Amino acid sequence: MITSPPHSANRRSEHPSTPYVDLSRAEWSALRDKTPLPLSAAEVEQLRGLGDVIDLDEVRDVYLPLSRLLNLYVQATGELRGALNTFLGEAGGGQGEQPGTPFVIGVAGSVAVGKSTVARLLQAMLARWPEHPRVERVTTDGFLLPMKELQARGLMARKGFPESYDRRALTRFVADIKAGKDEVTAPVYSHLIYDIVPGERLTVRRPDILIVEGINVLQPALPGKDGRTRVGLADYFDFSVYVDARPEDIERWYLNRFRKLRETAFQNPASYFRKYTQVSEEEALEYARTMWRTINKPNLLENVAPTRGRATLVLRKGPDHKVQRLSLRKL
Ligand SMILES: Nc1ncnc2c1ncn2[C@@H]1O[C@H](COP(=O)(O)OP(=O)(O)O)[C@@H](O)[C@H]1O
Ligand SMILES: CC(C)(COP(=O)(O)O)[C@@H](O)C(=O)NCCC(=O)O
Repeated sequence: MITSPPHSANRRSEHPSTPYVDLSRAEWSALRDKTPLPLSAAEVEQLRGLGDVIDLDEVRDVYLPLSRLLNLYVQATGELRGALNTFLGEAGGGQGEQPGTPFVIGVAGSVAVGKSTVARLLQAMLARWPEHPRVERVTTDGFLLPMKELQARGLMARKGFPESYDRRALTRFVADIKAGKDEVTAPVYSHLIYDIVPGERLTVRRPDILIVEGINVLQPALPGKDGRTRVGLADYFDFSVYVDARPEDIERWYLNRFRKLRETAFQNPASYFRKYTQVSEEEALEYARTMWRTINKPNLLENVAPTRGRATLVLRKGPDHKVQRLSLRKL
């Protein structure tokens, strides 16, 4: 966990030994009163329509102030861009005015910690701000190696580990977005077939904000074959969020999600996991437990959790998914 001084549960602490400002939920949620764009009843209804199980107090207390914080960062980046253009103009180097590039937000954390839910909510809430109505979201699973390739490399039990992705293509994707390209495409992963969808691409067309969500987004690049250090995708982030919780809680959420999927999406005859609808719930859950203990938990401990200290903001959830503490990078 991010180091915090003792007895700081209800008091904002700016401890010199950590680069974070630590805030309790109560301190953070008080900021919602200073948010100039409160949620109307109709918008609350619309957010409910996202199909997430999220508690609406959580939306108001945690995600509304967070959307304001991000709105401030986006605006400040625009001001910095203006200063940079003045500088480049004065330098007279022929570079001319640099048009804006999308503001890129990374959302990291374990499998089943709630990244997609956070990212979907942020997408909907950030789009309400007049300064940045076009918000798009991509997940890094599109950059997993196709199943055939994972099988050939003996990586089927390492899905989600850094070596199971085409990290170069992923980094190139984010680099192209930050280069300001008009159109950038990404492959698409399907949880239904448990594989990359052949021939399908997702297109991103210069949104105001792009949210990039995935377990490994804060990981430094793997060294190349020549052993040299490379640029990683997080080098292109303007802001990043790490969603944190106790592994025991995440395991429970993972199993609950598996149980729900078994009753819904797995029933589809095309589902890779259909076989788990044909056995008893206990047998199916035993399989999910094995997946957690042998793949997702080791990946969390070895590769995901160590990247927490790279995030701009850490959201620490309690056993009920509610955010209990927040740590925000000092500037
Ligand atoms: N704020 C929340 N409140 C209640 N349940 C949640 C919340 N966030 C996520 N969940 C549930 O936890 C599980 C994992 O969340 P999900 O967003 O799918 O995780 P991830 O994208 O990190 O794998 C899902 O079953 C989801 O419905
Ligand atoms: C697809 C994932 C690797 C996560 O992808 P992400 O979008 O975070 O890059 C993960 O959800 C997954 O399927 N893991 C394999 C083990 C399992 O099925 O739980």
